[in-house]
Amino acid sequence: MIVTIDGVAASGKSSVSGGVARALGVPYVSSGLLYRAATGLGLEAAVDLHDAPALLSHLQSHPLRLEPLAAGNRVWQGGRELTGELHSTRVDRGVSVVAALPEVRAWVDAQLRALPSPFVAEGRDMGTNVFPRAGAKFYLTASPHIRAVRRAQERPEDVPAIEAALVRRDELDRVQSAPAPDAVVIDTGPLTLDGVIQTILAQLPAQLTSA
Ligand SMILES: Nc1ncnc2c1ncn2[C@@H]1O[C@H](COP(=O)(O)OP(=O)(O)O)[C@@H](O)[C@H]1O
Ligand SMILES: Nc1ccn([C@@H]2O[C@H](COP(=O)(O)OP(=O)(O)O)[C@@H](O)[C@H]2O)c(=O)n1
Repeated sequence: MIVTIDGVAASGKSSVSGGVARALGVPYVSSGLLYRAATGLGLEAAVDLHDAPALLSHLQSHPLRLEPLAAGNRVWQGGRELTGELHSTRVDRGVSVVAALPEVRAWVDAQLRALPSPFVAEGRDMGTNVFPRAGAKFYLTASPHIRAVRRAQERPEDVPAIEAALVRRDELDRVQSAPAPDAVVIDTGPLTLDGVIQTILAQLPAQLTSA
């Protein structure tokens, strides 16, 4: 059983996926964390983030491992945990360039498809490209301002700067961010985090919640 939760930046995907996954007793899988880890490694090694062959060769010689826990995803490069450094403004700025490289997308997709189900998968193209046959699909939205106010609790910049960066990243991510035609779209703006989680749980087919 796979449930996909896609959506724009800071729409609530990780927090909601964690809540839904915990309620179902399964892990959730953060695809964005793999794109962030690829970006973090590239920045650390001073690889040109537009240079797909150089980045891919660096990723192949420094393999990453995603640990998809319900309590929060972690990512490792060998015995070194990278998770804590990846939700920075620096990685936010570079990640959409890396995510636009078809070679990197194929590298991420292969890792995700190799994970044992059941799980909740969150990102941009989980319901369209990576798991088109998922048992249930959701797509989260909220206005840029609401998302910026939420993200301001997690970044040092002020709300207008965060909002501008989110709008820019939405635009750079637009190609891979179209909702699946069969996804339920949820505007999380007027809802609490728990409200979004309950809305999703209420719409899951019975065979998924009892699986
Ligand atoms: N419905 C909601 N109401 C209020 N705050 C929320 C809601 N959903 C998420 N948040 C908060 O917004 C921030 C961004 O959520 P996050 O799950 O990281 O989004 P994403 O994974 O889409 O980037 C977090 O601080 C989270 O706690
Ligand atoms: N399935 C996915 C997930 C993330 N991404 C890329 O990875 C970046 C970081 O994703 P994320 O989900 O960690 O970011 P937030 O939405 O949490 O800010 C996005 O801005 C996209 O560029 C993607 O292209 N496809």
